[in-house]
Amino acid sequence: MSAVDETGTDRSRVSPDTAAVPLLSASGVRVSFPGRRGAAPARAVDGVDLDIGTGEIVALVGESGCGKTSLARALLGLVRPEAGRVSFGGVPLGYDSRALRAYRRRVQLVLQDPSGSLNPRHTVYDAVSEGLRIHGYDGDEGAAVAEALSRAGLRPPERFFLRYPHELSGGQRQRVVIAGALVLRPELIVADEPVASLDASVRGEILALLLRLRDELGLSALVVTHDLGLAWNIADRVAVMYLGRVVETGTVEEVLTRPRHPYTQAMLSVLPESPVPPVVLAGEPPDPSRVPPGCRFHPRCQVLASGAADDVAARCRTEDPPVLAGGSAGAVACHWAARTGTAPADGRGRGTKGTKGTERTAPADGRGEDAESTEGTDGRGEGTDGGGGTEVAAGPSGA
Ligand SMILES: Nc1ncnc2c1ncn2[C@@H]1O[C@H](COP(=O)(O)OP(=O)(O)OP(=O)(O)O)[C@@H](O)[C@H]1O
Repeated sequence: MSAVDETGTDRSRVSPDTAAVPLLSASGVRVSFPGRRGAAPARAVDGVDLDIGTGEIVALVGESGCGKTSLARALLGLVRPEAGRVSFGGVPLGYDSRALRAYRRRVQLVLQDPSGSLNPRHTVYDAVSEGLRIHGYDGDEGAAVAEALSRAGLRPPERFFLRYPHELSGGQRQRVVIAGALVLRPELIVADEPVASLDASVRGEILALLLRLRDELGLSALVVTHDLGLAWNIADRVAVMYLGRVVETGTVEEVLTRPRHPYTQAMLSVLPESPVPPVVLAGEPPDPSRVPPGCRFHPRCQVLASGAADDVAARCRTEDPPVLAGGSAGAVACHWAARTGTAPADGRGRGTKGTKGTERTAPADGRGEDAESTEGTDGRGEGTDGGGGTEVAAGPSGA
């Protein structure tokens, strides 16, 4: 049997993943959109393997248009991949309405804009209980709503039941959205730019909340973001996407302090505290309806342009690097980086990150998670979380 899969990739060259069965797994996933006016289809997701383990937080990063949202939608079962498959707990997703309904209890989406995702005419109780009603929950609805609000740091929860979105702060609205996802007791959440619309002072608190939910509930998360600072602060593992593919993956420390792919290096070089000069990528912005042959990054690759990759240049121009395995092992889809095997010794590292997980250091404004949640709309300090203590460090982008 041929080892070349439907993406044209020689799978025999992909290192096997020996880890336990991941909670959520994409394998060879492809999603494309019809081209406009006779143009070639846009290959938004062009053969991606990605695993998320139980209790693991994976950040999917990359510039706008690289396919993050399309991949997330495929993982959520909102779009059926045209090739490859998505599995949950080792079982491939079913796409009939009953199977999808059951799946959506277990995997919940948290959208980025709490103002946009909350109906201004619905109370907090309505917003959080909606999922229970959709799924025909037959338990104690009020108790479930109260528990979800409490878990999301809005305490005492009953004080929030009859409030409307406009009566809440931005951070409290985001907590209501998170409570709406938690109420169905999912095993995994997909958070699309979860703090992008929030003030810097509130961002750390929401990130700390997500970390605490992981620690307390064993909740897994895929965080979709173009913000490397967010990835740094929240994720265990990072997958960097470029033009429909994951081009580098590994632990946060590996990828953000010792980036191996020239694209990751370029992204990190433009952060304010980068120790290396910013890399301005040449060439056209990537177009998923015109994926270059060979390595899809090669027309813009600063390493190839510099001559430093001359010995592999022919392969860069003609040979598509293998699809990276979705598991936890660090990997890079780059002929030059795979050959050198290590990060370049030119000071591109970002410095040391410090301790991971719940021991991350305080946010830049010195406030813990409790600070924002005490911000009641009437100054009485409703919503005191009381469960804080998980703090978040300023990351590579100063998040
Ligand atoms: N419904 C659609 N119809 C046609 N093309 C689409 C559609 N949705 C996405 N695309 C294209 O697919 C590619 C990937 O888009 P996607 O939204 O997945 O990227 P992204 O990395 O999430 O970007 P952003 O951060 O801006 O949301 C883009 O070129 C986009 O124009």
